[in-house]
Amino acid sequence: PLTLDDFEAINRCERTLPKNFNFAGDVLDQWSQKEKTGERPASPALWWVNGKGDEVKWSFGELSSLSRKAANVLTKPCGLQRGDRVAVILPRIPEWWLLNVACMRTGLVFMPGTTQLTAKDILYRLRASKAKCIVASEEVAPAVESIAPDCPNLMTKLLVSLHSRKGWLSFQELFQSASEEHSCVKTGSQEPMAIYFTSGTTGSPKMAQHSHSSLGIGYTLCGRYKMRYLKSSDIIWNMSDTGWIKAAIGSVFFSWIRGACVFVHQMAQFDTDTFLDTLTTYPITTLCSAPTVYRMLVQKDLKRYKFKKLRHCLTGGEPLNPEVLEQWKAQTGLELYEGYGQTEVGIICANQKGQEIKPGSMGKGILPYDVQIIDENGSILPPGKEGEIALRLKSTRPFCFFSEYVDEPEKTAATMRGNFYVTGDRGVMDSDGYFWFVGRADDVIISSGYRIGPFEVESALIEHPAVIESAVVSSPDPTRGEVVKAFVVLSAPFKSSNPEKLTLELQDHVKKSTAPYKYPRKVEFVQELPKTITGKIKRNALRDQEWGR
Ligand SMILES: Nc1ncnc2c1ncn2[C@@H]1O[C@H](COP(=O)(O)OP(=O)(O)OP(=O)(O)O)[C@@H](O)[C@H]1O
Repeated sequence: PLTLDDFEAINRCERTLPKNFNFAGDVLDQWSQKEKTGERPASPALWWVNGKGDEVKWSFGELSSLSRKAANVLTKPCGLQRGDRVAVILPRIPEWWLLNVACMRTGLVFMPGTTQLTAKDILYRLRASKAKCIVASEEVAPAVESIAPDCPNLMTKLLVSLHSRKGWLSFQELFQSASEEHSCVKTGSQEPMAIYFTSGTTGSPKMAQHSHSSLGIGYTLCGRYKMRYLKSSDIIWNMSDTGWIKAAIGSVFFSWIRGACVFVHQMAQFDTDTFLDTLTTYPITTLCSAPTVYRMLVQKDLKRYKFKKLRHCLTGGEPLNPEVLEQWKAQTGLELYEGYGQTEVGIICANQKGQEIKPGSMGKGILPYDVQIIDENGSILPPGKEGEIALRLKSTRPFCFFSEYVDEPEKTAATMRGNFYVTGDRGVMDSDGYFWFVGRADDVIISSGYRIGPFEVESALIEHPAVIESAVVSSPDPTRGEVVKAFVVLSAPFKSSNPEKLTLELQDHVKKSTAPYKYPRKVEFVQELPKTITGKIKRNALRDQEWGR
């Protein structure tokens, strides 16, 4: 069998990809063997709690046998066949991990979705993907029933619940009687394994298709460099919702390829007290969470909490303001390592082990990627010049890439410019090779001929004690064409301040903290910012509102 060293060499592109690869058979079942021989510490593979006293701890051995049973449920009573697409809309419950592994074992294409999806969102996903089966929890079942008649390809509805429901097969019942005997399908390395819908920050979500190797092997090095040598004795808590690729990356692939324990708290909604209690109660060593979470946490007096074992903190998915990084470090003594990536290509830049962290930067390009800043003709720009963040595709496409946007060849082709894959984000590389995020290409504001990235203005605003978070967008202006407008959420002590006075104070603050032409000429105080269900700020919604679109 292939070892971790082999996977790292393949990820570095020093070894060719094997013809066949299956994460369940080639990685998880190997850890299960190592447990038997005592080569892995006796910590669980999955450790799940719900804050109500319930707890599940599965070893790799248990994960293997239980996922074989789940595989038999999918193929036998559900009648699914290799290559069929299965939509899985479940909260953070252990069955999500079982079904994910069961899909790998059977060669089914796993398509997760968050339980926050509405009936309309689910309809869009089922129709676009032609899914044969939907697995859902009770809270989602009514929405599924309301749209199922409009999904001609949908054959099976599988319910994960202690209760039965008319029109649905019961996972629990079928699972009880399913056999543990199942032989893992010998999937091709580049055979489709999963489809992830993008966040939909800029339009309808796209279906990014990944292969068994792109996810299964493509994150081996990430665990080494970004995660400071994540080990089999580590316990990692990745807070991403089960609907997003970040849940797969952090709570399945880069953790389990290194044999680490995945910790899960079934928090329905983020709550700072539960969050902090969890870190003080459980021996979690590694934490991954969105910048929004850290922005909320630094509002608390974190010095009062003693985290049990925490040593490594990660973030990504959105820009992290340097102020938040510094406050987190001052209050907890821990560094915050930011990564940058996309559903399509995974993590491509990160603050990595052994590299100095430059606050506000996304770190350096991560192996095996060659990250560059390019212009509109696909030419590489020198350090210090702003352009589009792109990945060079050498002679072949890296196997870690998504295979395509399903059924959208034009959109897939539009991601290419010459030898590069373009991310659609603008940034700058400095002379040390660190990348600095400017904004999504569409979010950049052009005022009186100056280009202004929203992130820099937002980071200047958050330095002011009145600001919890903000969104900076363009707004129409008769003389300048467009100007910078900031939507600001105020911290409690400033909520009753005089708005005109505070506006002037914030404008003054930005003029001092960054180049004065970037200051927001318009400021609006709001209770909250519009966000995607992943928690990302929807600047395009605010921009459309400003422009009356
Ligand atoms: N560390 C980071 N700093 C700044 N932006 C980030 C960071 N990490 C991710 N992003 C942003 O998130 C994007 C990737 O997010 P995702 O794959 O969820 O899709 P989306 O772009 O939000 O959705 P859609 O493509 O449907 O609009 C990146 O292109 C970038 O704009």
